Amino acid sequence: MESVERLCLSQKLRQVCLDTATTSASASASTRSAEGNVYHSISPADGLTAISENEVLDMLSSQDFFCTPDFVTPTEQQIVVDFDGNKEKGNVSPPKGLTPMRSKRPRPGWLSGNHPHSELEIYCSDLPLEAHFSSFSASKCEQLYDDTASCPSSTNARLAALRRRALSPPCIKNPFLYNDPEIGTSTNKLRAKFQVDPYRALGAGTSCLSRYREEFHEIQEIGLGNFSRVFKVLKRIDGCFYAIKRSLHQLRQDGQRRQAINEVQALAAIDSHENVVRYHTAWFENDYLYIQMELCDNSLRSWKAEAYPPPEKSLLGGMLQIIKALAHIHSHGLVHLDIKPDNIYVRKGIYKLGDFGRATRLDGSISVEEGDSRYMPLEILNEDYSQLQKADIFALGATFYELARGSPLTSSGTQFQALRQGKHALLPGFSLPFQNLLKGLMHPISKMRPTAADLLNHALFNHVAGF
Ligand SMILES: Nc1ncnc2c1ncn2[C@@H]1O[C@H](COP(=O)(O)OP(=O)(O)OP(=O)(O)O)[C@@H](O)[C@H]1O
Repeated sequence: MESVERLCLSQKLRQVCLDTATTSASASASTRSAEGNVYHSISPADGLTAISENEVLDMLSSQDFFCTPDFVTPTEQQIVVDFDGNKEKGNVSPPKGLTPMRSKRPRPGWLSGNHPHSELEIYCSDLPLEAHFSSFSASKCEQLYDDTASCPSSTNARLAALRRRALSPPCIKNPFLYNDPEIGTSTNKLRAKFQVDPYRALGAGTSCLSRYREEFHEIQEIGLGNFSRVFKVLKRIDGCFYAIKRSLHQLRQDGQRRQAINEVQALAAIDSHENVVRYHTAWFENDYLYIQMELCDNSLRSWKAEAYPPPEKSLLGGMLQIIKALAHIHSHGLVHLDIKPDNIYVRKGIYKLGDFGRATRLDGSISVEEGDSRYMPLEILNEDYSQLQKADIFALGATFYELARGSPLTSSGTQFQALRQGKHALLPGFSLPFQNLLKGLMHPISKMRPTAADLLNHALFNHVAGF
């Protein structure tokens, strides 16, 4: 009888994955015994009736269809087969001779093709469900579900991950977006893969345990920092691209989590601004922090490599936009403390300040974590935090000095010291007023540096586009 149940479950699975409405399987009812074990009753009398798509979705969402913790490794789990069609058999001892339900860990080599693996074991492998059917190759599955990094190691979590992989909803095309052919292509491709009405599937209530997988389709990794990976994703329900920043490591300790959500809290605290990367939402999942943000094209780090020397006017235009961002966040009583080319992004020609991981409050009520030392003024390195907003101004000057110079700043040595003593090498091809502006931004005495609000009225910016 065990093979009968295996066959039934297998058929249900085929129906979902391959969307074949004609094949069918008998429905199983499950009951829970006093000891907490789950028994499945199969009634041959149910016959091979077709299961509707909604039923299948419900079934896939239910604990009973997949391997639940108590279904996987029960101490004395038995299958109860009810030939009478009764569904209340939970307290009945299993008939003698029936094999206990096995733990559904895959055996070594079970997917080798030569191995006659059982259908039940299919559900509990580390691979997506589709991998087990001939119409889906392993590489196709990898394309669909390539987030193995977040796949947890414990059995229960692996099973949860398996369940969520089974029903990632499709992406809805946003009809309000007229001119982004890439979005159109992505949503159409996904729709073809799922072969179901995307609106219906979205509304099916999948109970997926991965919010990331349920709400987003991952396109590609677009950035790697010291603490995070950043992915370009397509949000399934609105059909728009976003950037999702995921912590590099699992954050299991309170302190780690507190530090990680610093960025989220800072971004959420400031009103949206054209020159600040827009924050949408954040959540923890499997101990990783996910932050959904506006997707930008690239950072100034890559821009610098592409075109040297940049025209002074472009640098001034970019600087002005970041000054506007700084004036905005400083007016909210926040400081960024990690301004550098890597953290200035460009989207459709608009410069945006991002990575608020080290943001803190101007009043010093939140502890200070210094940013990249190459862009930090001496007073911060000496732990004098009395003029934090001027640290941002120094970092702004150092960032644009580096961009104008075309070579990376160092974190020690004579050049590092000279810059903090106000001794700047000349920048060939750049006007004296521009070079003096940079010198003023990097003045060794913090009080002598202008504020962001002062800079907005600087004469050099009068002729910059967008001022
Ligand atoms: N919203 C975005 N749009 C496009 N690319 C982004 C976005 N956010 C981050 N990136 C890319 O991902 C990279 C890493 O992101 P980020 O600097 O925020 O990570 P981090 O781990 O906090 O970095 P750091 O090492 O500077 O602390 C960035 O340099 C940038 O190239």
